[in-house]
Amino acid sequence: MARVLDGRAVAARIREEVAGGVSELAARGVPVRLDVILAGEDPASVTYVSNKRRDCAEVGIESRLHAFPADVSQKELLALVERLNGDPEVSGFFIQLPLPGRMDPLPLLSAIDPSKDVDGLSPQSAGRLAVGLPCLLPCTPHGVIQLLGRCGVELEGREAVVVGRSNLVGKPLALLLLRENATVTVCHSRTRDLAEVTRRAEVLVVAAGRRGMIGAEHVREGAVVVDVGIHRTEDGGLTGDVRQEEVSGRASAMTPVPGGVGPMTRAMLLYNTLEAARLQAGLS
Ligand SMILES: NC(=O)C1=CN([C@@H]2O[C@H](COP(=O)(O)OP(=O)(O)OC[C@H]3O[C@@H](n4cnc5c(N)ncnc54)[C@H](OP(=O)(O)O)[C@@H]3O)[C@@H](O)[C@H]2O)C=CC1
Ligand SMILES: Nc1nc(=O)c2c([nH]1)NC[C@@H]1CN(c3ccc(C(=O)N[C@@H](CCC(=O)O)C(=O)O)cc3)C=[N+]21
Repeated sequence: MARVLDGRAVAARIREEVAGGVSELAARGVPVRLDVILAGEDPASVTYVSNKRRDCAEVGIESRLHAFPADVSQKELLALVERLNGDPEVSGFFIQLPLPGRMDPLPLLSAIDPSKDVDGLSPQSAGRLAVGLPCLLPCTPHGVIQLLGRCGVELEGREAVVVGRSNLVGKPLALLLLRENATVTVCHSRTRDLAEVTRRAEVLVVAAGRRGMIGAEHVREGAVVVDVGIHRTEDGGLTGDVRQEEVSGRASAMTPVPGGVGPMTRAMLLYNTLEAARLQAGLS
């Protein structure tokens, strides 16, 4: 049976560390504040936002919500982004995605000051990551790297395969694995023989958004398997992209859903907000 990589426990430790950093800054008179932009009332987004704000409260980060109706104009959101960029009391902020309707997030993401970009999703942050400049890292990929590192999973020199190439997860994750000196392969929907490629992986990270798509036939004996996928089941539970029961017989370690990458994503948002506050204060 594969060892369980407990994201909930590691995330709790990171929240404690962040809480310590927040009180250090507070003692120097630097308050830490996260602003959240939410457009529309998509139930999943509303839940994510309220969870993130609860996390903030737990570690002593003040949070402010800027909620808009679904028909808000891009112009209005852009004006808010610019105001938050210039507001010295705001350590960092993010725009909850997806935006309602068919609104393109790119012009808004492009306007975010990279030193306040706690989601790490602006083209500037992505470009800085790609060329190896310091930047705030996207929360989910960074959470995966932190979870592996803190569970003692070696990456240097190892064969890593990522399934998925989104700007939110797969692409930045591939860059972070490279930075850890893994040998990285990225698969996507046009990959010809997925199982043939994923079976090479010593570390397999799955972020395809396809419920239960990865089974024992995709996994090398002894591999570490990270499941980023999240799907709501008929009975209201959560499940991932990996068929856990099946894969746990072949993998040496794996992340559960829930309790794996999801809590790490939220912890890294807090970490980034503290980091942004240090940057604003000239301490980082
Ligand atoms: N735990 C967490 O904190 C988070 C979880 N998620 C979850 O992770 C999953 C992925 O999210 P996200 O990256 O935003 O999703 P996207 O839909 O943006 O990207 C999915 C990627 O997977 C690839 N893909 C789809 N089907 C296959 C297939 N059959 N074989 C190989 N590759 C495939 C796509 O390829 P192509 O590019 O060719 O279309 C694409 O690159 C979702 O379930 C999402 O809910 C997301 C963010 C955070
Ligand atoms: N700009 C942007 N940034 C994101 O970070 C982002 C996004 N857009 N779009 C949607 C995805 C999804 N996502 C999750 C975060 C936490 C959990 C999480 O906490 N999951 C818990 C369970 C929570 C529950 O019970 O509902 C767990 O897996 O244990 C899940 C999913 C962030 N996303």
